[in-house]
Amino acid sequence: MDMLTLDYIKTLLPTRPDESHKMTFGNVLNIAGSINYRGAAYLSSMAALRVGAGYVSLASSSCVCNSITAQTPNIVTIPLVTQTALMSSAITSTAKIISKLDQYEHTDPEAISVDAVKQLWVKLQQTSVVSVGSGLSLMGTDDQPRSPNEPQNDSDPQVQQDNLQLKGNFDFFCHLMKAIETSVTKLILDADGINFYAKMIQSPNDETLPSFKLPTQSVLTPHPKELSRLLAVDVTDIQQQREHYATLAATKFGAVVVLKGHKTVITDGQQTFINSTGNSALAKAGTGDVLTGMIAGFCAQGMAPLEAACLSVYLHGLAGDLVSKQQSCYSLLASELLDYIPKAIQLVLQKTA
Ligand SMILES: NC(=O)C1=CN([C@@H]2O[C@H](COP(=O)(O)OP(=O)(O)OC[C@H]3O[C@@H](n4cnc5c(N)ncnc54)[C@H](O)[C@@H]3O)[C@@H](O)[C@H]2O)[C@@H](O)CC1
Ligand SMILES: Nc1ncnc2c1ncn2[C@@H]1O[C@H](COP(=O)(O)OP(=O)(O)O)[C@@H](O)[C@H]1O
Repeated sequence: MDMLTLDYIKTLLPTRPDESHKMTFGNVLNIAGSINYRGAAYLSSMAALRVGAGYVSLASSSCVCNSITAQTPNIVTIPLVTQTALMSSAITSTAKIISKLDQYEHTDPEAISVDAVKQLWVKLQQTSVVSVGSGLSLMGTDDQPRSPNEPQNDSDPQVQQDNLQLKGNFDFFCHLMKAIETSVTKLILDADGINFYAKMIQSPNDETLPSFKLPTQSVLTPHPKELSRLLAVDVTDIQQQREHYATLAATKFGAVVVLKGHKTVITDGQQTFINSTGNSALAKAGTGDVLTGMIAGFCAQGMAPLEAACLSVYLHGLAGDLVSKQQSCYSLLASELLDYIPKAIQLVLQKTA
């Protein structure tokens, strides 16, 4: 186990040759966001650009893409066909309306259609790095209010698995992951992408859950609760033995695991690093989406997943430390963290000189 040091981080920053163009610095395809989580799509895409990726495309529903384009001209968007759009083009009679509404009764009207995978097919062949999951709604979590009579057995990880309901973009995600399995080498899987993977791993005999393999160079970015789902281990146990469980997961899933939180653990199962930057300012909604985008952005610049994850986690924490120095650890917004990434990079570069 090694603490991440500035000296080591200095050696990781990718070089920027003068003889270059945008594609020299990589191409990220970010599949993120949904009707309630448009911000996650913005934060993850912008973070990939902020760490130096040359080209970032966001693939999401039209409502998400339109919101992002209204906020920034920097992200190329790929609006994906939704179930609602397909429904309206398919409906020609009242009888059809009733049968279609019945079919889609339990789905999110803005959910992306499985047909969208065809839209992405060529792009998947051309892209070196794909990030999936930030704000992409696939599951209902187990945090629904319960009646006072219901047993409060949160400590049983099996119950946590059972309470995760598939919803929203689940069908699209399953087809997407099958396509990614055959065409993508570097994948960063976040948020509900991890929750779905956990459900798949924990229910190997469930035929309603299509299975997929992670690409050879994958990064999983769980927070402790997501790791507790992946391993079916209580979240308290995870927090007591963070390195142990992160390493176990990395070995079991053949991926780099970034176990987020105070002193984030980064491991590929053989080498393990502990982060030395960051503070409670980062405990704010959306900062994890920023981290996912950073890892994707560095992977796109040719970095190996373990090094890209170490560099991203360190700089993300350093950006949080710079914010804290300037405005205390109370007020950070995830969107402001994006503006501190350049300052964190500059600090590392200055130390190099
Ligand atoms: N502006 C936006 O659009 C944002 C979108 N986000 C997206 O929203 C989706 C769901 O995020 P949520 O924040 O609802 O769900 P989370 O999975 O982050 O949190 C669900 C529950 O997990 C537990 N948990 C979370 N972090 C933990 C930790 N470090 N230790 C122990 N338990 C922990 C808590 O009980 C929490 O209520 C994700 O796809 C995410 O990417 C969020 O990142 C917030 C901002
Ligand atoms: N107290 C803390 N100290 C250091 N880093 C923290 C702290 N709290 C949260 N973080 C960092 O902030 C990010 C939060 O990510 P996550 O839990 O996925 O939130 P969200 O889903 O809202 O983006 C992670 O990178 C985590 O390591």
